[in-house]
Amino acid sequence: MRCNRMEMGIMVPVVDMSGYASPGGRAAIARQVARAAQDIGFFTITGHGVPAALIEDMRAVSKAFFGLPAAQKATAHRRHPDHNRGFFPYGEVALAKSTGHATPPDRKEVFSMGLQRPPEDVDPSNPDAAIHFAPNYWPEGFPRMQEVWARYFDELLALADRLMRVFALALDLPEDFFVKRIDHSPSSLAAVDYFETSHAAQEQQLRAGAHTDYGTLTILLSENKPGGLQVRTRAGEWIDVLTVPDAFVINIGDLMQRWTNDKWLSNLHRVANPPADASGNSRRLSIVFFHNANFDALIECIPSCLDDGTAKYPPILAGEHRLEKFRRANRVS
Ligand SMILES: O=C(O)CCC(=O)C(=O)O
Ligand SMILES: [Fe+2]
Repeated sequence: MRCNRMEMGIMVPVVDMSGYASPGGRAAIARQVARAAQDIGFFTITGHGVPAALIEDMRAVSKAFFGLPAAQKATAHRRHPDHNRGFFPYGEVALAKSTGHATPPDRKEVFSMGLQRPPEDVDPSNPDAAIHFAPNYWPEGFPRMQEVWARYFDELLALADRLMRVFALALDLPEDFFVKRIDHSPSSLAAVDYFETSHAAQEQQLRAGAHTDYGTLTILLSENKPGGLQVRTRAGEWIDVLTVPDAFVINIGDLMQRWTNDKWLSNLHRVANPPADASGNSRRLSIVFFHNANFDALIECIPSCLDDGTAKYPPILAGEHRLEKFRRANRVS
């Protein structure tokens, strides 16, 4: 594992997953992940098995989407305020609101998708389930997007399953501990366009306000551009997180922090504004897979994490946590 301080920021620990197929390889990966999850809640993975050509296709088609005329993007606008689906134009997301901080909107546009159809063991007439498994919305006249996104979604869901097995090992649990808690999860995939703008940022306005992610883990594919990802250290300092081409940045989400009674860190992070002199070189595309637990999974302290016998959080349903956070951050104002 490497952890280098570099001029522009830090490399969070880099974990090579290429040994995943063997039990010994998984155990070695788990040891590195356990340390990173406790220290900073972020790490980078290489050797993850997602084909480079698919990553390239995903970047290209997502970039092309954001380049479509506004009226065409609007054909995919979400049709219900609780749906984490479709196009969110500038003005409709302020991630800091999910933590209770009222800020102006994030300086970005977002497109989001979820599972193509509800999982087989979920009754779609159950309203608690239906809200998490709404149909996807796609832009008119741009059919290629759906095909590439569906392939990428499937690959990333499979990668998240592998990571959740590693997480179980890292917590000294049976390797399949999380399997029945994530087998019909409302995970989602988003592309984020941090566009360039001549409008000055308002007070407390960032590309993405400080927040934690709501689910189990997040798999980020991004690029090093001025105005990038920053994470807050345990000492309270904001540091730039650099990405490695074709590697993913993984961060721990709220559910893992609750499951582990704060042993693992769902860390605050944000996306900074680019400096004015970076104009022309600061447009940044992020592709973010938000993995979640089953909407009806009860998240309560894992017994092995109950060090002094006290659980710091009351049990919570994963779906309720997701919906509450989503409603706060994505209110149309
Ligand atoms: O774009 C990034 O680097 C991070 C985005 C993020 O944290 C989020 O959308 O939750
Ligand atoms: Fe995030």
